[in-house]
Order: sequence, then structure tokens, then C-alpha cells
Amino acid sequence: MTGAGAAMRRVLEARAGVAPLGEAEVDVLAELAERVRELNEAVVFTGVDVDEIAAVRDEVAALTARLSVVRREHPPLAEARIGGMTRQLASPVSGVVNPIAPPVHIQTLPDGTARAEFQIGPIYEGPPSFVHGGVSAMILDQVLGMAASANGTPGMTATLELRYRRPTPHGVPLVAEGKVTRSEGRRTFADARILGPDGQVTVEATAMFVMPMR
Ligand SMILES: CCCCCCCCCC(=O)SCCNC(=O)CCNC(=O)[C@H](O)C(C)(C)COP(=O)(O)OP(=O)(O)OC[C@H]1O[C@@H](n2cnc3c(N)ncnc32)[C@H](O)[C@@H]1OP(=O)(O)O
Repeated sequence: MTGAGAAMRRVLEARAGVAPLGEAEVDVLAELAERVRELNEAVVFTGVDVDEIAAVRDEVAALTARLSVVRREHPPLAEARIGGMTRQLASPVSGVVNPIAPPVHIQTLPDGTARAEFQIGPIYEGPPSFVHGGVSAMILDQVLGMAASANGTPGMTATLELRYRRPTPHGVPLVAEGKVTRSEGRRTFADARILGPDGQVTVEATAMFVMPMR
């Protein structure tokens, strides 16, 4: 036993008294996060000269200082609910207010499938023109976790097995989908996959989630 359940409960209790973000605040933070995603890509791809890079560096540092004048103790984790599921605003995969999230918007369908239509930008590249395998794993872990939650049997990822069948291209429409296959006590098993624009499977994943005991 790892005490993961107790540790998470302590954090959730600490966050319980924190006022949720209003929708207007979520919307403007999501727009800011989108501008920062554009900035991330501009940083990677810029061809401006050294003096201009240094000037932008200083402007970005000034903007960071402005935002940091008031700082929350915890990321906004679960402020709104969609279809009975917690909306993870700051998730590194699907969080609209997290600039490092692609973001991948995952929906759960009535049959329990977790599904996302998304694109991955070039800053997530691994092999030339293809998505980094760790990024695909991160997306599939989240899709699998959402499927486990939608099944009413959430848990922490205990195992995650990946089979990279074909390279996953970036900058094109992709689909990720996953579903629970069975649940035994505290353990839930689920399968997921990423499909390329031609409908062919690029990555398959199988995971086991365990609800922590304590
Ligand atoms: C709407 C919200 C959507 C959220 C989506 C989120 C997706 C992202 C999810 C994550 O990224 S979670 C972060 C990555 N995972 C971790 O950090 C987990 C770290 N590991 C742990 O905290 C613990 O090992 C774990 C909670 C998984 C299990 O600890 P426990 O002490 O609760 O379980 P225990 O050791 O009592 O084992 C329970 C059962 O599971 C089995 N088991 C546990 N871990 C296993 C493992 N790794 N492999 C195989 N079997 C395992 C274990 O044998 C046992 O089987 P039996 O009931 O048959 O005896």
C-alpha cells in the first residue's frame, strides 16, 4: 500500500474550501492559455534575430510577474461538471486553462466510450513529422482514465501497456477512444487506441486502474 488515497484525500479536503472559478474567469483563462500555446510554438519556430529574442524574453518575464502577483495555492482542478463528470481545468492533457495541454477535449458517450477528436501541434514532435510516443501515451492514459471514471470505477493507473503500430502524424485530425473491458473489485481494465486521419490504428493501449485502499 502506498497511502496514495489518503494523500489525495488530504489535498482534496484542502481544496474544498476554495471558491470555484466562474465561467467568465474560465473563459478568459482558456483564451490566455491558447495565446500561450501560440507563444510556445512561436518560441520553437522563431527565426528573428538575437536582439529581438532578448527583447521578447524580457517582455514575457514582465507578463509572468504580473500574473504572479496573486497566486492560487492549488491548480483549479474540478470547478465545473459536464454530464456528471468532473471537468479538469488544469489537466496537462485536457485542461483548457493549462497551456501545456494540447488540449485534448475528451467526451464520454452513453455507451461508456471516452472519445476525443483532436490535433497535435509540431512542438509535440518526436520522430520528424510524427507525434512523440510519450505524448501519445499521455493522451491514451487520460482517455483510459476517463473511461474508467465514466464506468463508475475510477482509479490510479497501475499498468499502461502500449503498442505503437504506425507513426502518428502531427498537424492532422486524430481520434482517440477507449472503453472499460472489465472490472474486478478495486481493479478496472480498459483498452484504447489512436486513429490516424485514414482511420487506421496508430497506437493501442491497455491499462489497469486501481482505486487506492488508503
Ligand atoms: C474525470 C477524471 C479523469 C481522470 C483521468 C486521469 C488519468 C491519469 C491517471 C494517472 O496518471 S494516475 C498517476 C500514475 N499512477 C500512479 O501514480 C499510481 C502509483 N501507484 C499507486 O499509487 C499504487 O501502487 C496503487 C494505487 C496503483 C495501488 O496501491 P494500493 O495499495 O491501493 O493497492 P494494493 O497494493 O493493495 O493492490 C490492489 C490490487 O491491485 C493489484 N495491483 C496493484 N498495483 C498493481 C500493478 N502495478 N500491477 C499489477 N497489479 C497491481 C494488487 O496485486 C492487488 O490485487 P488483489 O486485489 O488481487 O490482491
